[in-house]
Amino acid sequence: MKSLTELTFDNRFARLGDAFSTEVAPEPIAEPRLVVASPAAMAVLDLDPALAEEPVFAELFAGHKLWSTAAPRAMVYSGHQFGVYNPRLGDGRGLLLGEVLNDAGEHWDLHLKGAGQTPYSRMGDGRAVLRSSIREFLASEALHALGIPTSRALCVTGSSTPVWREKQETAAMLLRLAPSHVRFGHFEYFYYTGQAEQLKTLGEFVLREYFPDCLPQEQPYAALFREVVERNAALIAQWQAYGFCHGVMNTDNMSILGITFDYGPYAFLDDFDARHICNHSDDAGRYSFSNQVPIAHWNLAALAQALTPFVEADSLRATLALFLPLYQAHYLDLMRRRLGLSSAEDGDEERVQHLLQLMQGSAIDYTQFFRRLGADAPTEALASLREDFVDLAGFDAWAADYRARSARDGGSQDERRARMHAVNPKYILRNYLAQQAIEAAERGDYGPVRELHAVLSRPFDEQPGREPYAERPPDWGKHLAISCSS
Ligand SMILES: Nc1ncnc2c1ncn2[C@@H]1O[C@H](COP(=O)(O)OP(=O)(O)OP(=O)(O)O)[C@@H](O)[C@H]1O
Repeated sequence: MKSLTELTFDNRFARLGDAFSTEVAPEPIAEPRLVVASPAAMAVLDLDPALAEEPVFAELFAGHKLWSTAAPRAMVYSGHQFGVYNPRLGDGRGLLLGEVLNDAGEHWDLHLKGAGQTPYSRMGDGRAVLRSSIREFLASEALHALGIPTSRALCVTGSSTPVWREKQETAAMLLRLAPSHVRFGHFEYFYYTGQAEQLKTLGEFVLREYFPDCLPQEQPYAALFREVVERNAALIAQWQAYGFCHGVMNTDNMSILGITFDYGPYAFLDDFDARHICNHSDDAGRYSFSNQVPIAHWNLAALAQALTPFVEADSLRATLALFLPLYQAHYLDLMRRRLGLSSAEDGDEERVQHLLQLMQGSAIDYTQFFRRLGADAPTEALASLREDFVDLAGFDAWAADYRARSARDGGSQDERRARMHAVNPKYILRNYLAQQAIEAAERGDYGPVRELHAVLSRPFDEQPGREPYAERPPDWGKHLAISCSS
């Protein structure tokens, strides 16, 4: 375990120079206080969780102090937002503080979100409010605990600095960790500005530092694109299988590493609804739950365009065509596991689709359904779940088929329960739970956000006494409009 001063920085991205990022010092927020820290994320940096309670911790992550070997910089990038190219993005309120080299030899970007204005702030104030910082913190660590690739969150620091959104709020900072902050939008920026040399430098950097296995291949950039397609197919399959709606899948929010990135008006589904739109600015439903699959493909096509200087269009097109079948294979595999099936059979895809249609028609809680399906032997579990369905004939037909399918799959009920509980979480980050924790934090009570984070760090475990966290939302929490101004 290290002390805070012992972190070793090796700032590879900063060394790429001024074409890629601009040196900017963080602008501190007033009277910093620790809201919540993630012991699991601290372990990534080999830090003892107890350090979070030291005053210097909040000072560091509120911009008051900085390691002498850090190199805070705002990155430049662009990207497609809601399908339209925006040439002027970049870190408008976040700074890459530097890259920490941990004891395992891994590099981790330290990114301070809400660190003040930068050359890319446009009309913005460079700040992040407490509400959105808590939302990103909770989601990053909750997805990680579910086994979904994501950026991580070390801590949220609150302050007394006023910030104006729809109403007066207070500024906070989130310390985000990720092996890289390179987005699809980084490639698009250098491609669309015609900076061929810089595009090559970026590509070589990404290959060397993050995708070294692609380098020795005959066509390293073609191999890189294939890898990005594969990782995204696996990632989106996890989102769909676990009911995660990202809400703002712009290409500047797509990580080159294929990890979940930038948490805005996201939501986990409560009742299953393929049409769910969690972003209230998204009238057309471009980023609705079921659209995430074609949109990921669209975003990969946007990245492919920026790679045309390196790879033949035909090759890029052929790789892009792999996305959907790869996604479908991953998704079906995950859904089989969620249904407790350890083997594959023809007809499984239809079984899953039929179930989802029934769930949609009866507004069935997506998380509870699978947890309860695994809790008992199929006959008993199905009998208790049946009560919630409106289309009883439809459910009975599905259930009879599922019972027979489970019997063919074999294994004891104990094995089945253990297998299913290991993939079907009891606890997910429901929007209403986040909202309750945020409202308490805004009153200065950080207990609820810390407790919720602790619950979500063990989503698959039974946690006696914490059952209320697994409940469906109360009426007020069913259709929360999460503000997009963050
Ligand atoms: N309050 C703000 N001040 C300045 N720039 C902002 C502000 N809020 C958002 N931006 C900028 O607007 C663009 C789109 O914002 P978006 O919400 O996707 O990113 P973000 O959440 O700020 O950051 P990240 O993508 O790093 O998580 C980005 O360039 C972002 O830096």
